[in-house]
Amino acid sequence: MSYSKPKFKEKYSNFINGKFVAPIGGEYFENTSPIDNSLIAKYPRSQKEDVELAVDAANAAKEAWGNTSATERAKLLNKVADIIEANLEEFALVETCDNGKPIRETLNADIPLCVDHWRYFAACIRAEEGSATELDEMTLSMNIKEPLGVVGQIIPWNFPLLMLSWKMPPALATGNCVVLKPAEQTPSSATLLMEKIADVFPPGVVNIIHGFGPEAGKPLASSSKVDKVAFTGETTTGQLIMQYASKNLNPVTMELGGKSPNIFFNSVMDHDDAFLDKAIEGAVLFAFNQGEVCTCPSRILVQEDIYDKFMERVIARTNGIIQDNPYDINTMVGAQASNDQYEKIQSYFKIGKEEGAKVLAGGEANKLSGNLANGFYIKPTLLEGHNKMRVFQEEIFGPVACVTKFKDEAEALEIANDTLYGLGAGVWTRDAHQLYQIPRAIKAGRVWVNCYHAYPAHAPFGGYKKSGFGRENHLMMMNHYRQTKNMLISYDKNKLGFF
Ligand SMILES: NC(=O)c1ccc[n+]([C@@H]2O[C@H](COP(=O)([O-])OP(=O)(O)OC[C@H]3O[C@@H](n4cnc5c(N)ncnc54)[C@H](O)[C@@H]3O)[C@@H](O)[C@H]2O)c1
Ligand SMILES: CC1=C(/C=C/C(C)=C/C=C/C(C)=C\C=O)C(C)(C)CCC1
Repeated sequence: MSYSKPKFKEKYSNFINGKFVAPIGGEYFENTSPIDNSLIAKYPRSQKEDVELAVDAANAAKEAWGNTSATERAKLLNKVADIIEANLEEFALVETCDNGKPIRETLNADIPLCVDHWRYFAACIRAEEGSATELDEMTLSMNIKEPLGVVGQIIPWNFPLLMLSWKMPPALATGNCVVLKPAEQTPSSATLLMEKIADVFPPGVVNIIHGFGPEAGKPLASSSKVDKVAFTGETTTGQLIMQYASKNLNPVTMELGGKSPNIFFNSVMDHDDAFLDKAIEGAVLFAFNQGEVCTCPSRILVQEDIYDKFMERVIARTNGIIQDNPYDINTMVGAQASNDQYEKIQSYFKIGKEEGAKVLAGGEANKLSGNLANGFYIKPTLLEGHNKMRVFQEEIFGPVACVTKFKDEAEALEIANDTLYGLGAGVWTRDAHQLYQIPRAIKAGRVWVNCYHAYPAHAPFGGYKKSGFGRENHLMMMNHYRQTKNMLISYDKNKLGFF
């Protein structure tokens, strides 16, 4: 079964104060589909004054929204979930067109996960309880969680609607108003969502500003009328955003890059069974979503005594991955999100070869036929080498895994932790000791054990080291969007203090 490119209008607007608003300067940029490099539509090239309009609208709405009941907020979040679910195929097609990832993934992972995140935070906010302590028989200390006010959110292009759905629901559930800037490469699904939910929230509660990082993202992160900045993207951009936000002493959360190790101990090959098949699938997950995943298992570490046999199967499986038209339901790997990515990945092939890395699979662009010849396809690639090489250390953000051997647990850990990043990691073993001790010793915010690439809403996700700080998902992240008011109440008619 195959789908085709969805229909778009010629141009779109920002969403500010409950309305679609043209950019004040009247400038637009052209957004193209990486599947065939065809034009999708024009989107606002917003500037500081557009951002200010959105931030002012959010400020005007924050008092009333912050005072709505948890029940009311939950009802509206659930309504958004219902709307996305009812239009799942349309959202999936738009996401595939904009990002280049296969429809198989957007239909089965991206969009269903979005629905679940909106529902999860609708439920969390109703299940919330505060705390009160009797400090002595006449004094009560009461902790009340209050919203921060207006939150600026800046997201990347690799999971456009899912990143929005990771960020917006907890901010809204906790009573904040939001101004969100999608990535300029993938503005379409956020716009479609605003079209579908335009009347759901009171005006000003949800605002979307399109445009480029330095022109629209910087004024948002720098605004003195914003109370918090939440960012997902590259580590170097995160460093800039922190500088902007620090001028206002604004809190930030940072979800940044990664170079995640995926470690295979020799016991995975003890039996030729379903578990071994699962481990092989776990090793080739580097290729899916075109490797444009922050947690992409981009370093494969294999114990030396199983290396040859294990890699023989991994290479065969990698060469069997179907890369074709992303609108075709059988396609497993689609197009890279942009020409910039396409070129960056190929430059790393050159770097890897110069460093002496051996190409075990792929290692080049994939020239597809017809319209797809204009798109940005890279063959799933395995590079063999050692952990000091740049291809092992730098985030390539493509369907590329760098493979190396280790002798024992100590060496596996040394290689795994020899990275600036600490976002994700995978550990594959049948050994009961290793499956606890190794993940405990890995310096990363999420370690998958005998699985990979699972993102349940109720498990906290985030980075160690240069992969960022703060967490996404899980009810604990609601605290990133609120502050604690302590009320210290004396019931004593005579005494001034309680000490
Ligand atoms: N840790 C996570 O949860 C997570 C999730 C997804 C992606 N990522 C990371 O995101 C990166 C890929 O995304 P990307 O290329 O879109 O990242 P990016 O940093 O280039 O852009 C992300 C967003 O920041 C904006 N931006 C760029 N420069 C800016 C500036 N000076 N001021 C304000 N905003 C600015 C962009 O317009 C975009 O909206 C990878 O490094 C990946 O690992 C991390
Ligand atoms: C990449 C594969 C899948 C999906 C992975 C997902 C949904 C990753 C999400 C990552 C996020 C939100 C953050 C970092 O970028 C499956 C599970 C659909 C299939 C295998 C490959």
